[in-house]
Amino acid sequence: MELIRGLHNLRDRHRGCVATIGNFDGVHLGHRKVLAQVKAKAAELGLPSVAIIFEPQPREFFGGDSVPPRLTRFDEKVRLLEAEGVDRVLCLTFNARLRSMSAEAFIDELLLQGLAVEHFVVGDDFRFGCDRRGDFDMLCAAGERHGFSVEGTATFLLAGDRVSSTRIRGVLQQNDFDLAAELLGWRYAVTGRVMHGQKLGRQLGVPTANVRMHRYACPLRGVFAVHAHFDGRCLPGVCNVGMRPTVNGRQPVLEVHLLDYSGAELYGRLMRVEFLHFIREERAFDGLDALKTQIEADIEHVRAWFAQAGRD
Ligand SMILES: Cc1cc2nc3c(=O)[nH]c(=O)nc-3n(C[C@H](O)[C@H](O)[C@H](O)COP(=O)(O)O)c2cc1C
Ligand SMILES: Nc1ncnc2c1ncn2[C@@H]1O[C@H](COP(=O)(O)OP(=O)(O)OP(=O)(O)O)[C@@H](O)[C@H]1O
Repeated sequence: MELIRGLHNLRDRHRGCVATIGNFDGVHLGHRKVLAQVKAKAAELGLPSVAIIFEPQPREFFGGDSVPPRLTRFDEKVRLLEAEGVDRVLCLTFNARLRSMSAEAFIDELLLQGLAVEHFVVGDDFRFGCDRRGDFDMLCAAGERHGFSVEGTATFLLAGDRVSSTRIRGVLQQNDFDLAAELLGWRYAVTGRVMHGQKLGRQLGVPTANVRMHRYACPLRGVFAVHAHFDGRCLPGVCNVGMRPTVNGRQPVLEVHLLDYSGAELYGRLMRVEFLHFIREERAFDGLDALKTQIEADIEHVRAWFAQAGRD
């Protein structure tokens, strides 16, 4: 798979393809259906398949209170797109220039001059160009004029509703990790490097691995039973995602206490934390002793859960 960063990195050899466009956050089952449609047409025409994505995602660029948490960081998204067998990912930087590009320029610069698309697959609710003025009908009309075909995607439903990134964020916020895994096609996890924390964990008798999070990357808050993957191993653990109000934390932190781990130092390791079960909300405790008592109870709770779920 080839990753092309920005319109300016398109070359003549990139012209002629079957393409689709979207945020593709999570690369969920609905996205996979769309990608399968793209790949099928690409195979039929003997052309490469291209997924066009944005970084940051448009709502992240606009900012404000409504910025949704991410299901996948950029690198995870690209890895999942690659696993779906897409030949190329074109990542457009969503900035002031792209946001003010007219729908006509979007078609001309991106689809015609840049990619010379022969077939374009897109949801019929897709809007593009400045003030979202471009739509499916406009694409079809441009296709007729310039000789490319446009195909809508059939809405993919699961358990009665459309599969979407928004729905999956909601399902995760309700801590329904099994349904989220069904909709995503993979078990929701956060991956990051283990970094140095405040070193209070050891003082509490509960050492924790602090996993670096992308600033938009976690829709969850609270204490959970998790599987931690690192160095090819998978170990059960208890995880807290939150602000740590008891110790006046300033930004969200994800930290994992591995049950029964006495191995090597974890700093710098890449850790993938898979969420299995919600234990409780994070709370502000009246001092470290009360917090320590609660964390010990959480550990027992998680051990009991792993024992009954038969999952360790
Ligand atoms: C299982 C678990 C549950 C936790 N629950 C809370 C909580 O409810 N409230 C809170 O303020 N901090 C909570 N913490 C975070 C602790 O404050 C944190 O582990 C401690 O400050 C150590 O931080 P450090 O790793 O930066 O040294 C929890 C940590 C763990 C491992
Ligand atoms: N369930 C689905 N069935 C068919 N097409 C889908 C489905 N989900 C997304 N798509 C299509 O995949 C492309 C990329 O989708 P995008 O990531 O923008 O949407 P989404 O998952 O619905 O996200 P959001 O919840 O943020 O709207 C779009 O063309 C979109 O119409």
